[in-house]
Amino acid sequence: MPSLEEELFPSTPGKFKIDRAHNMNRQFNRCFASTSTMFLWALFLIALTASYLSFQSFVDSGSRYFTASWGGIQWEKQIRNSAQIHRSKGMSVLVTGAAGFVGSHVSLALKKRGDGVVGIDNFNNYYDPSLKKARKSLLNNQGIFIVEGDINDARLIAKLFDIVAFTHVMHLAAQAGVRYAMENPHSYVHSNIAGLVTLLEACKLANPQPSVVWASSSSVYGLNEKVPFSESDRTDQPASLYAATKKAGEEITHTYNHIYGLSVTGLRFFTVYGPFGRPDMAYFSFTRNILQGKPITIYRGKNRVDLARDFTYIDDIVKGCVGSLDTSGKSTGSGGKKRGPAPYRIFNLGNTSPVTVPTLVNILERHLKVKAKRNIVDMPGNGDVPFTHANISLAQRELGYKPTTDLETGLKKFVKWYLTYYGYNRGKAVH
Ligand SMILES: O=C(O)[C@H]1O[C@H](OP(=O)(O)OP(=O)(O)OC[C@H]2O[C@@H](n3ccc(=O)[nH]c3=O)[C@H](O)[C@@H]2O)[C@H](O)[C@@H](O)[C@H]1O
Repeated sequence: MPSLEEELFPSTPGKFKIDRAHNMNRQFNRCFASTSTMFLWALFLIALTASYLSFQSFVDSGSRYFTASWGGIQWEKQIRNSAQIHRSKGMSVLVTGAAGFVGSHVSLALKKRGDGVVGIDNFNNYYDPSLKKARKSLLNNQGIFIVEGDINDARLIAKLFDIVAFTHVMHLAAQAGVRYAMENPHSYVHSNIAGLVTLLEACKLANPQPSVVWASSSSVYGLNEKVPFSESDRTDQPASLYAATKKAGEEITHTYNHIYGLSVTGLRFFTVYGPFGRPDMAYFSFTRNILQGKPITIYRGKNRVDLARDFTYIDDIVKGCVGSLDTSGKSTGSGGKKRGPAPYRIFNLGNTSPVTVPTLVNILERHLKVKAKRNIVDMPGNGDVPFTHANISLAQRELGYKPTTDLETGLKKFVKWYLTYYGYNRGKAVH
């Protein structure tokens, strides 16, 4: 006589189905032949129902977790609190990339003066996410809530605009890095183009429409040789996919300004550096390697000419961002319809005094009190440009932008932060 298990789970596939009617009949006669068998059957059915119910609740909680990691009354309350304005004529700003380098600094500056700030960040692992989490804690301590989500999530962005009538969007979420674009080109399209369009679609439909200030890049000047770089110079010769996506962003935002009346300000940042900076950037990775006694690779341009950058300190960039928000002017559209012309602006935010990469290393050596092991190589064809140099007269005139921190002073502050953050001051480095 076959066991119960054998009857329920026949070893030959298909057999169970074919013999079903016959088996059921046999089972019925056999199983209900005695009360003890009936009792066993009842027990078995109760156990089966109980395990089915608990499995269902497991599946339910799982799907809630995977399909909606945002939402709920408490979540909405945190967003409303974070967006509260605490000064007269203040603004409520949605900051994308709020756990990023520039995003975290700008968020803190806005909150400090009484503006409402809600952040959004996808906490991706392009670089150490623990640094992003540390920035998030800093912001949380100041009452800024960061939504964990992607700007490509149209439902999420629409929901945020449902909850808060943002007056401004400070769009800083992006796939950054010039050379990484050769390794992972699609991440640039995903964040800098698709993500930008998703965000602009939400802005266009919002009522009232917010004013948008966003991060373009000095890299859009590409192979431009006219110095210093002015906003009116040509930007149609990008040297990297990163630059091309930022240039595309300038064109895309222009169409949203033109068709839907969105107020748009694009900021061309020039190699921003400072505390809580990006570990993928040269000044940061050089510092790490110098302290660990590892060699650093310094690229050199054509004819042995040193590469140079208009390195710009984070506090100066923050002033430029806040100045842009303050002067942005209103969007004119509503419900996706343009009601009149709106401002469309582009500004360079640089330092106006380029410094060569070997000089940057000299300054780091001095502040770190450690000699670098320099490995000088010819610049590979990886998207780099030989130099950058900003003409900032437009930003000076329109935003009151005036950088005040030179590279020497800025790197001193960076090194101080770095040694503290990574535990060198406690005699124990943590990375
Ligand atoms: O203003 C911008 O639009 C961009 O600025 C920044 O790009 P870059 O100016 O290229 O900064 P960064 O990588 O720090 O390299 C600095 C210098 O060190 C040289 N460099 C770099 C690495 C290395 O190993 N060796 C080296 O010599 C390198 O050749 C270069 O000359 C942002 O990363 C970018 O996201 C974007 O915002």
